[in-house]
Amino acid sequence: MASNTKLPQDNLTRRQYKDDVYFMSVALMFAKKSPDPSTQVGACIVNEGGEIVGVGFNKMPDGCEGKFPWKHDTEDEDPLNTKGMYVCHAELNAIVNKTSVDVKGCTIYVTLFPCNECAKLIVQSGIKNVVYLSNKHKERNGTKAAFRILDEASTPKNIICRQFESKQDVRDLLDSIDPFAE
Ligand SMILES: Nc1nc(=O)n([C@H]2C[C@H](O)[C@@H](COP(=O)(O)O)O2)cc1CO
Repeated sequence: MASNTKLPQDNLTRRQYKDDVYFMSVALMFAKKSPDPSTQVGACIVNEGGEIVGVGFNKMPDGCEGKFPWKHDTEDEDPLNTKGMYVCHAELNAIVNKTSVDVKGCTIYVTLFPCNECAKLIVQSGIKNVVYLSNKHKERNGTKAAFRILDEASTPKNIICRQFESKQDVRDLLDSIDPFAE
């Protein structure tokens, strides 16, 4: 991105904006590892020094791969036959996979807005910034509750939650990668 290009989000510094593009690209790449046939989600946690300290994608619990259904709750009236009961969300996996002692003060980049369970986990783990890409489930109660949790938690603890608005820059970054360049 040229240095005189207007930032899509005016309140971000150029450095923050470039970091957003890089780390959301990492989250998107990890989303590609998800075995969920309908929705692949990726998350990338970055510490205050700009280092990646955790990545994750949505998957069944370790050892349970292939043992639980990927069916959506609209496909079976028994919730025990649907993925929602079993799947570990990308944010949970990124937090439990952390390579640092804790994730206090970190930023989580996630390709889909967190659910209420992950919002609780994010708040309790001390993560300070949430940057999300899609909000395709905004009508769900879990998403609405997550908004409330992150909003209320922002007052005493200063959690900042914002949507990533630079999709074309991610495409440009990924397209520019030539693994065989000399
Ligand atoms: N923030 C999130 N992180 C996630 O990892 N997930 C996972 C749970 C499911 O595997 C999938 C959502 O499936 P669907 O309802 O769009 O078919 O994404 C879902 C959300 C949003 O609730």
